[in-house]
Order: sequence, then structure tokens, then C-alpha cells
Amino acid sequence: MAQAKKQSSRKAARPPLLALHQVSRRYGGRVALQPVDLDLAAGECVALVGHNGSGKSTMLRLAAGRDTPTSGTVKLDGVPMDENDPRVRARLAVVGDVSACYPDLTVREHLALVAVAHGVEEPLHWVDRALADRGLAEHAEALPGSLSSGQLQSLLLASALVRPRDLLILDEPEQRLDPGARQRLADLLKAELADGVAVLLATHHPDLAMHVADRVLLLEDGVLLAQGTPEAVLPTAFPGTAVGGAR
Ligand SMILES: Nc1ncnc2c1ncn2[C@@H]1O[C@H](COP(=O)(O)OP(=O)(O)OP(=O)(O)O)[C@@H](O)[C@H]1O
Repeated sequence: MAQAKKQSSRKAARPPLLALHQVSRRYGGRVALQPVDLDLAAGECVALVGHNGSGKSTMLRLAAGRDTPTSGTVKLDGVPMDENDPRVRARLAVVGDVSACYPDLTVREHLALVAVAHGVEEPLHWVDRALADRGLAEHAEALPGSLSSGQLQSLLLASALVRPRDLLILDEPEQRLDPGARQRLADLLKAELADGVAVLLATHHPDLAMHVADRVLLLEDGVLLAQGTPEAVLPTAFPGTAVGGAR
């Protein structure tokens, strides 16, 4: 654990890859997110936690350039975040919801399309690797409509692995995954972090945050209530829940 702490402080010293400065979002008269700051360095993982409606997805959409803040700035490596900017598209992978799947493409075709569209070299190699890593090899020729919800979630994760990325943003990636697939997700995220990818995720799963996050931000009603190490914040975020496991 001492080693993990040492790594965290070393990571914190790096310049941020993603920087949110006083970012807020209002929908009509409703404040979904009060002004918040976030710096995320390469190889660092921040987990957003909080009840339903606390503002996690709003913050992720703003961080990914998929929504425009009411106030504040979002920058990727100093460049204003805009998901339409090719410089951003080359570095950002977002794991979203099933609406991102093409219903008439097989799992393999879907992944190949994503890889080719992003100009990846040897796309079929990466497709085969993502199929194997996500436990999808036996479903490679299936259409999304015939997959279970957990297999669909694995396809969304696989889509992020067949494209270039320095920043990975995931909204509740543990949804619908069984314990084995959840463990493979944690292993995947740790491998991404070891490769220097910055990871920002929202989760309702304290063990996932404990295993992969360097820092946890607790949101409540759009307000940043607490931030710190998983050990410091998760007991407040999930009172009465045993949060365990070595990182
Ligand atoms: N497009 C929108 N228009 C109006 N209000 C919205 C919109 N998107 C989100 N909100 C509101 O903003 C608040 C925060 O929602 P958000 O989806 O960010 O919460 P969340 O923490 O991700 O919740 P969950 O855990 O259920 O996914 C909620 O009150 C929600 O109703």
C-alpha cells in the first residue's frame, strides 16, 4: 500500500492531460453540476461516485466534450475540449451506452469499423485481441440484438480498445457485468493505466473504485462533497458497505 501511495503522489506531480476549471452545468433552472475543478494526469485514474442524479454523467459528458459547460473550461493537453476536433478524436475514447452499437453489424464488423475509421494499423489484429480480452470471441459473428446485456457492455468496452486513446472515459462500465467480467474490467483498466492512459469513470461499485482509482470524487446533488484517496472517500460514499481488496 505504501508503494501505491508513493505512485499516487508521483502521478499527481505530472502536468494534467485533462483539466476542468470551474466547470458547471445548468439545465433550465436546475443546477446539475456546481463549479468543479479536476486535473487528471496520464496514467492516473479518477472515479466519480454518488447517488443517482448527483451529476456524475453530466460531469463525464462535459469532460468528454459531448456537452458544453454553462461556465468554466475543459481542456485536453491545453486544447479546448471539442469532440469534433480531430486532435481530440485521436486521443479520447468514450465508453457510452448501447445506443452506440450498430444493430446490423456483427460484433467483429462493429469493432473492425471502429478500428478502420480511426486509422489503426493492423486493425484485424486489434479486433481479434479485443474479442479475446473481452470474452467475446465466440460471439464475434453475432448481431448486437442477440447478445446479453453483459455481452453488449463488453462490446462497448472492446470498441474503446480498438482505437487510439490517451484518455478513457467510462460511465458505469461495471453495469450488467457478472463478477468475473467485472474482475476482467478492473484488470483492463489497470493495464490501461500502466500504459499511461488517463482514466475517468463514474461507478456505483465501490470495489471497482478501490481497485483502480487513485482519487475518488463524491458528488451529491451536483456538489463536490469530498475528494481524496479511495480509502478516505469510499466509506463516506458507501456507508455500511465493506469496501475491500488490495489495489
Ligand atoms: N439533458 C438533461 N436535461 C435536463 N436535466 C438533466 C439532463 N441531464 C441530466 N439532467 C439532470 O441533472 C442531474 C444530474 O444527472 P446525471 O445524469 O448527471 O446524474 P448521475 O449522477 O449520472 O446519475 P445516475 O447515477 O442515475 O446515472 C439530474 O437531476 C438530472 O435529472
